[in-house]
Amino acid sequence: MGLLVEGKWQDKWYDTDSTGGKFERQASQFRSWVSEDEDSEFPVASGRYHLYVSLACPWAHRALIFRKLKGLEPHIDVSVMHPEMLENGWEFGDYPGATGDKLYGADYMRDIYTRAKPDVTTRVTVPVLWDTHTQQIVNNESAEIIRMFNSAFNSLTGDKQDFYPQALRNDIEAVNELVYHNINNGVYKAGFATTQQAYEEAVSALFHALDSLEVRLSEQRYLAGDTLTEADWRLFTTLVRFDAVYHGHFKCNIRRIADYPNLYGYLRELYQYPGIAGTVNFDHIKRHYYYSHTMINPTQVIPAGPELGLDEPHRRGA
Ligand SMILES: N[C@@H](CCC(=O)N[C@@H](CS)C(=O)NCC(=O)O)C(=O)O
Repeated sequence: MGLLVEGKWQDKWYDTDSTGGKFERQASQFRSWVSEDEDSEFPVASGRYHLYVSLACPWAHRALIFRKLKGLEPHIDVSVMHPEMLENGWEFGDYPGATGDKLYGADYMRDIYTRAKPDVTTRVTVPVLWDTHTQQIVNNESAEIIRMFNSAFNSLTGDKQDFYPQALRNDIEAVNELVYHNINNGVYKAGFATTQQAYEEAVSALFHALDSLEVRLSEQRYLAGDTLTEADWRLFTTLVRFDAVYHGHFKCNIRRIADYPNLYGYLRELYQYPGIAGTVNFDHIKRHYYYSHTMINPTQVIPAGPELGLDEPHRRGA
């Protein structure tokens, strides 16, 4: 794993020395928007935009879920990384479920970033929403890509489902804040911490947040009430990975999701939502985490379990 500095690749792990052992995520830097305005830089069009993802990555998974839910599959094609991410960062390559770079046949994801901006300084992350016309990165921030998918292409797809409805926006933003800092990014803060104290702070905030959501989901069906929203899909991609990788590999092991009756039923309901199970690939998930983070798992041995039971009845209707 590394980063691009003025367009040159440097194989460096996250620097936690300067932050007391804490993992600090950097902000994504490509933040443009696809728009219904025909004169805009990135106007809505079928076949023009391309999504680069890893099936292992919870942030990319959000984008894949919204592409599925919003009927965007015929309009936005996808290239899927090889799950192993080592000294060259994200790579394309032969692996079941990976596709190679469908647009340019590149070897590495960093080649896509430098194609857009030859002297770019950035971490090379997925997801990336790419514009094939201008050969630019439209956006590499999943929180924004899913908002775009939620509404910007509605005229093309005719799909009016809204996972970010006006009336619930304040509630959604509030729960997103809690979930992002303590859970989505919280598992990374625990897993990538390089001091005992940084780890303990992260793991305690994580389970505090999970405990509070367990209570909330005993009173209401979804995070923002009885309507399924983006807040639920943002939590889902972390929950579905939790018992398989975060519990063991990232040492988030105070409890499993399977130990929380409401969170576990909720996870099963979302997993069983039409089209969603097909976006979940546990082989890529386990292989990516256990094989790529050699400072955490130097043997690169991938565990066999756990058995998850995500197809069991969820009974959330009751
Ligand atoms: N804020 C970004 C984060 C994306 C992200 O960190 N993706 C990970 C994969 S799970 C990645 O590509 N990491 C490579 C790196 O940091 O060098 C988003 O939500 O889109």
